[in-house]
Amino acid sequence: MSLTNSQPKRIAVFISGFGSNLQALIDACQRQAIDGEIVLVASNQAKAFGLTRAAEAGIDTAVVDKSDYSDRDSYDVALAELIDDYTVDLIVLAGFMRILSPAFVARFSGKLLNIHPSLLPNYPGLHTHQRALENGDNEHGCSIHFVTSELDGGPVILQAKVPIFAEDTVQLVAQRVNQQELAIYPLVVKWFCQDRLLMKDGQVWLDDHLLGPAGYASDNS
Ligand SMILES: Nc1nc2c(c(=O)[nH]1)N[C@@H](CN(C=O)c1ccc(C(=O)N[C@@H](CCC(=O)O)C(=O)O)cc1)CN2
Ligand SMILES: NCC(=O)N[C@@H]1O[C@H](COP(=O)([O-])[O-])[C@@H](O)[C@H]1O
Repeated sequence: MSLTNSQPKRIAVFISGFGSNLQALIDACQRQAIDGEIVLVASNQAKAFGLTRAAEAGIDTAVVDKSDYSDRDSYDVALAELIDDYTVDLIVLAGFMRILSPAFVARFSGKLLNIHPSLLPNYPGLHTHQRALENGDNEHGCSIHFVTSELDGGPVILQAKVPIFAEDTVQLVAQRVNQQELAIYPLVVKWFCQDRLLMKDGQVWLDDHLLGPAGYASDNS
């Protein structure tokens, strides 16, 4: 049911693993906190537990296995055709561990979101918690951004901060960050489904507010 007089936004979620962020989005849609419907969950990993979460929620799933494609571009063409089949309004990357080609990003520009486990622009790429610990950082967090061809370089929408304590391990930091991820991703997806969120000329607008480089920073430390 739509909370507005418009049709709910049709959302595709790309995953590669456990799917805790996916589950938070499924739950938010089911309690109608988001005016959207997850119509497809796609993964590059057949064993991703997130696929089980989607199936249990009655959501269509698909596995796009890189071994079936000769290169990144042909893989992404298959991904795009899948998206087109579902007439998707928003693509949410939630632990999706593949770099998307410039052609794919251009085709879906402005309706591609990603959550990254660091306070961008710090630590783009992989192993962010380990890098923050090794650098002796006393704060860390997660960032939600529009996806561009620059890996984890897209304009930031919202960040959440967490403290790092002296005896922290990677696992403890990952858990602390993940708690914040599960809190903020549904909020950003809700904003998008309300047509309040826009990427224009590489900048992010929320309603008529131009967000700064760190997005709409929220201090959750
Ligand atoms: N064009 C873009 N693609 C993706 C972005 C992006 O900002 N622009 N964000 C990533 C998500 N991500 C971190 O948040 C990320 C995912 C994957 C990798 C990576 O190095 N992947 C390797 C394979 C790694 C593996 O299989 O374990 C690869 O694709 O060659 C880095 C960062 C999603 N895509
Ligand atoms: N570079 C992308 C990346 O590392 N994303 C991270 O993968 C995890 C997925 O967890 P989930 O499968 O439980 O949602 C999340 O912590 C997300 O920030």
